[in-house]
Order: sequence, then C-alpha cells, then structure tokens
Amino acid sequence: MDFFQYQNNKLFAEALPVSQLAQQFGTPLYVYSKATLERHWYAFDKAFGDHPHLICFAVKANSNIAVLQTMARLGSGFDIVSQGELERVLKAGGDPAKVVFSGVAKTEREIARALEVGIRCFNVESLPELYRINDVAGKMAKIAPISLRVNPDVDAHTHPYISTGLKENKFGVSVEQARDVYCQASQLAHIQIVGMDCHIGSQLTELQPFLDAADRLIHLMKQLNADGIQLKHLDLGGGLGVPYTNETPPHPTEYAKALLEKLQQFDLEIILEPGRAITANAGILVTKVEYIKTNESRNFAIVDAGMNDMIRPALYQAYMNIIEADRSLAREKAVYDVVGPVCETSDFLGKQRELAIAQGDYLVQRSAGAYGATMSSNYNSRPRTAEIIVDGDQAHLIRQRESYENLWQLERLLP
Ligand SMILES: Cc1ncc(COP(=O)(O)O)c(C=O)c1O
Ligand SMILES: N[C@@H](CCCC[NH3+])C(=O)O
Repeated sequence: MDFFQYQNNKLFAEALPVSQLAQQFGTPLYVYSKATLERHWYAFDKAFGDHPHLICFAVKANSNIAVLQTMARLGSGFDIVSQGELERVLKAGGDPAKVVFSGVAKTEREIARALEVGIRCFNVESLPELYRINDVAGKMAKIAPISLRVNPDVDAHTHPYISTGLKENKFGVSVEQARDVYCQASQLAHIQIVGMDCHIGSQLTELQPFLDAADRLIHLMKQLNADGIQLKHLDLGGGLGVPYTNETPPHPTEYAKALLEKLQQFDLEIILEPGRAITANAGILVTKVEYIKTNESRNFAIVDAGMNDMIRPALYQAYMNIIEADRSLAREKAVYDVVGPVCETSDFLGKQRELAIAQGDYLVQRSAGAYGATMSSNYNSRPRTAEIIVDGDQAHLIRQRESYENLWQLERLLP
C-alpha cells in the first residue's frame, strides 16, 4: 500500500489531505509518513529472518530526531559520520551500542565522544585513523572495537558523485592494503578487531555490484582467518536504490536472499546501513506555485521551494517526480520547468513536466524523504523549512520553520 495516494483526485499523506497540511503548516513543507518509515525498516529487518543481523539506519539520509526516534523504537541501529549525528541519535533515544561510525576524517574529539558513550564499532577508513583511535582509546584506558572499511574497487553503476567503492574514491582501504592494516591493528593494545565493512555507493539499482563487493570481502576474510584474525560481523553498507521514476531496484528481500546465500556458511553477523531505501519514498516536499511565467520558449512554474531546500536535482541532475496536490481543480495541462526562488540557474525541482496548475496551487515533489532536509541550507538567507510527520490522521510538527532571527543568531556585529 502506498501511504501517499490520491483519493477523489486529492493527494493524501496517510489519512490527511496534503493541501490541508500545506495550509496548516505553510510551505515549503517536508511531510513524512510514519507507517512508511516503519514498513521500509521492517522490509530490511524481516528479510534477514533468523540470521544474526543489525539494520543501522544511515543518519545522513534523514537526521530529524523524530525520524531517528521512530527507528530507535523499532530497535534500529545507526550508521553515523559525525559527532553531530551521534548526538542526534542519543537525543532520539538510540542505543549507542548499536551505532557504527563511518567517515574518512574522524577527529580526536569525535573518537573520544564515541568511546565515551560506547558505540558498537568504528568503521576505520585509513591507517592513520587506526593509530589515532588506538591513541585516543589508550588515553581513556579503553579498547576501541573496529572494522576496516575495505574499498573493493567495484563499479556501482551509479552517478559518479555518489559512487564510493572505486580506487579513485577517497573512501576506505584497498583490498591489497587491507590485510596489512588488519595485521597492524591486531598488534595495537587498544584496538579490538570486530568486523569488516564496505559501502560502494548510493542509489544502486542492480544486485551484481553488491555481490561482487561481497565476494572480494569474503576472499579477504579468508586470508585474515589464515592470519589468525577472526571477524564477528560483516557490514555491507547501504546503497540500495529506490524508484524515483521507473527504476526497478531489487527489493530488500531479494538483496538479503542473495547475500545470505553467499554468507550462510560463515558464522558472521550481517550489518547493513540503508538510508535512502528507508526514507526516500517515506517523504514528500510540498511547495506552492507563487507565479506562472511564460515566454516564447518556456512555461515556468515558480515555486516557493528552492535548491536550498532540495539540492538533488541541481547537484546530481536527479530526476524526481512532481505531481499536483489536488487534481480535482479544473486546470489546463501544460509543460513547465518547475523552478525555485534562488538566484541560480541550477535552481530547479524538475524540468519539462506536464502539470495542470494555476498560481496558488500546491505541487508535491515525491521521494524527498532522503537527502532532502539533511542537505538543505540557508543559501540566499532562506530560513530552513518545516518538517512534519503524519501518523494515521495525526500530523506532528517535528521541525519548526526557522525564523529570520535564527538566521543570524550565531553571528555578531562588530563593536
Ligand atoms: C558509509 C555509508 N553508509 C551508508 C550510506 C547510506 O547510503 P544509502 O542512503 O544509499 O543507503 C552511505 C551513503 O551513501 C555511506 O556513505
Ligand atoms: N546525497 C546523495 C547520496 C549520497 C550518499 C552519501 N554517501 C543523494 O542525494 O543522492
């Protein structure tokens, strides 16, 4: 069942009409469906059945504390890449013992905080990081659990900006170097080797790159076993794609089945770090048509959401569906470029879209629940937008629209 669907030509978010939400909370507005978030999380969790596993939601996809709280209540783990994300997880009631910490530039302070709260594992991305973690743990008289992020050098067949598992990418340690790094790790007094991880990219729509990566990790793991190093878990990262339009990514069940076939013989817990697949289609961005402008070449629908609210089309030329919130209004169809208020030509939500709209109507950008609000900014001094979560017939405000005072509250005038 789709939790964003038309009834009598009006788009509903669960039981509530989207136009009514837009009027009540103002636009632009991010709207999430709690039931959809839960359904997507369970799709991963159930797919692994009885096999020991942990689903660590990738916080970067959607870090609103109410969204994290929803996951935490399901028993989710979390994949973080900064202390800021860690603090959010803790604030939301997440269990630090289910947190894995990825990222290439962990600072001493971030490492110390993660050790202090007792995270599950550091996903180490380089040799100097390994030594830094050992030092910080030593000073705190602690043992740091680590996994090495292996860069398997496989092509994820995705947009080059979100491909992470190639040698030219900054992430992880190459397969060739990894064995030696593990050997060094095994000698360090304040390091405990617990796992191996990889993450080859985002919005993958085929299984094969995941399986190729798993094969390379398994090969390396066997070499480590020969060196006397036993792992407790294998973390295959996130990256499973979603249908933005007509993509047909594998379902989590299919993905899990293929992975389990490869890993059944090993006594390993499987960790996954899905982000987009859980939240993208659990959210929409609602925006109002401020003006319609027509010239000899184009019709422009000028809306109140800009690239500062949703940067994916500008940054990755991402195609995201745009639909009318209310199709019961009698409007003529035309083809529009849907553009925002920001002073950049790349400020668009979608180009050449057939829509039936008039000034003042609401439009909805679909699949906006991942990498939408988290990548938003105050560019052009635009206050960050509000976020709500719909739970059946209840709408909860989970982030207030920023006030203008918020824009400069951290700044100071000169004396
Ligand atoms: C290390 C790591 N884990 C997990 C994710 C989440 O990826 P996705 O949202 O594609 O599932 C990312 C982002 O690509 C990542 O860099
Ligand atoms: N931000 C990207 C995904 C990058 C994932 C982070 N490693 C997107 O919007 O598609």
